[in-house]
Amino acid sequence: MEWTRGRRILGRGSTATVYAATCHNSKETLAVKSSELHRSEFLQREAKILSSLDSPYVIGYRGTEAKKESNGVVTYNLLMEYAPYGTLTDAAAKNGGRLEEGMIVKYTREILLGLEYVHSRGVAHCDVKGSNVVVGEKGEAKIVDFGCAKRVDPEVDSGAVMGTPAFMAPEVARGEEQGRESDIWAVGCTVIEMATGSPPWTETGESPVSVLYRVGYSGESPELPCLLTEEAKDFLEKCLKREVKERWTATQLLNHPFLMTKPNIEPVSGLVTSSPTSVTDQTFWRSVDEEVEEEETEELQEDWRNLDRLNLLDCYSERIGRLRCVGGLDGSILDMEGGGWITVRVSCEGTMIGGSHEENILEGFVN
Ligand SMILES: Nc1ncnc2c1ncn2[C@@H]1O[C@H](COP(=O)(O)OP(=O)(O)OP(=O)(O)O)[C@@H](O)[C@H]1O
Repeated sequence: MEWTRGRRILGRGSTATVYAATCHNSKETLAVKSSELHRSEFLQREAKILSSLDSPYVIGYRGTEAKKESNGVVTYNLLMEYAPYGTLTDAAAKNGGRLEEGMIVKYTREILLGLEYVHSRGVAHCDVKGSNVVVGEKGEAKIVDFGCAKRVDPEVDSGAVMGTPAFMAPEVARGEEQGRESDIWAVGCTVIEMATGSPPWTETGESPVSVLYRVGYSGESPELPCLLTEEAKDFLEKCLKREVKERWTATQLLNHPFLMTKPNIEPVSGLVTSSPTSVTDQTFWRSVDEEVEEEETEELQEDWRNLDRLNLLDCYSERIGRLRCVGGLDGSILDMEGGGWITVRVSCEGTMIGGSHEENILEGFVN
C-alpha cells in the first residue's frame, strides 16, 4: 500500500511514535506507529498479534512496512485504522476530569466486547488502561497498543509480566502470572480512571514500586469512587476480586446489571475534538499545517534525538533491574505511569529498551 506519513503526531510511547498518515489510493486517513527498525521488537510483535484480530472494538490492522526515511534511518511502521476522537483518558480530561456514568457504561461495554473477542482468540492484552482505548469514527471504544499482548498458552508462557503498575492485578504485581483475568482487573481500574480522572492507587503520590508492593501484597483492593451507583460498585467488585479464579470473565461482566440497564448513548456529536475526520477536512489540516510548520522539523529532530538518548539509558538498566527484585518481577517489562512516572520497558534479559521521559526515569528510579 502506498502511504505518506503526515505531520501530526497522535501520540508518543516508550518505543514508538504514532502519526497520522494518508493512504494514496483510498485517501483514507490512517494511523502509523513507527519506530527505528533495530528497536522495533515490540512493534513487530504487536503487528503480528494485531494482524490476527478483527473486531469493531479493536483497532483495525492495515499492514506493516519497513521504510528508509529521508534522513537515512530505516523505520518499521505499523499501519492502523485512524481513531479521530482521542483516548478515554483524553475524553475524561475534556469532560472536566471524569465521565458521566452513562458514558462509562457505554465505553466499558465496548471495551469488554473487544476483550471478549481478544480473549476468545487466545490473547491477553496485558496493558488495558484509558490511554490504550481510543474513540473511533462512530464514537465506539477501540482497544489499541498490543505491544505487551501475549498468547495465553501455559506451554509457551515465558512467565514475563508486563503493563502499567496502577492497572496491574495482584498476581501480576507479584510476578506470578498474567492472563485474561489480569485484563479484567485492569478493566476495573480503567472504570475508576474514567470515573475519577486518575488510575487507582495514584491519589497518595506513591511511587510505582510501592504501588506494586501494595497491589501485590497488602490484600487491599482499589478504593471504589463514592460518586458511582451501587450497581457500578458491584460491577467493580466483580472485576477487582483479588483471587484470580473469583474474578468474572468478560462474558459474565457483559451480563452484569450495570451494563444491562443504562441507555446506549451515542456520543459522537457531543465529543469535542480537534482531530480531522478525513483527509478532506482541509480546514483542520490547514490549521494544523500552520501550527506544526515551525514545530515540525524541531519535533521530528527531537524524536530521533530521543531515540538516540535511549542508548544513554542502557547504563541505568542494572539499577532498574534491581527494581524488578523489589517488585518481585523477575524478567518483567514495566510501563510506569502516573504521578510523573512515565514508561519504562525492560527486556527479559534486563536491558532497557525504551523510555519516553528520561528525566522522570532518572529521577524516579535512580537514587
Ligand atoms: N489508531 C490510532 N488512532 C489514533 N490515535 C492513536 C492510534 N493508536 C495510537 N494512538 C495514539 O497514540 C498514543 C500512543 O499509542 P500506543 O499506546 O500504541 O503507543 P506505545 O508506544 O505502545 O505507548 P506506551 O509506551 O504508552 O505503551 C495513544 O495513547 C493514542 O493517543
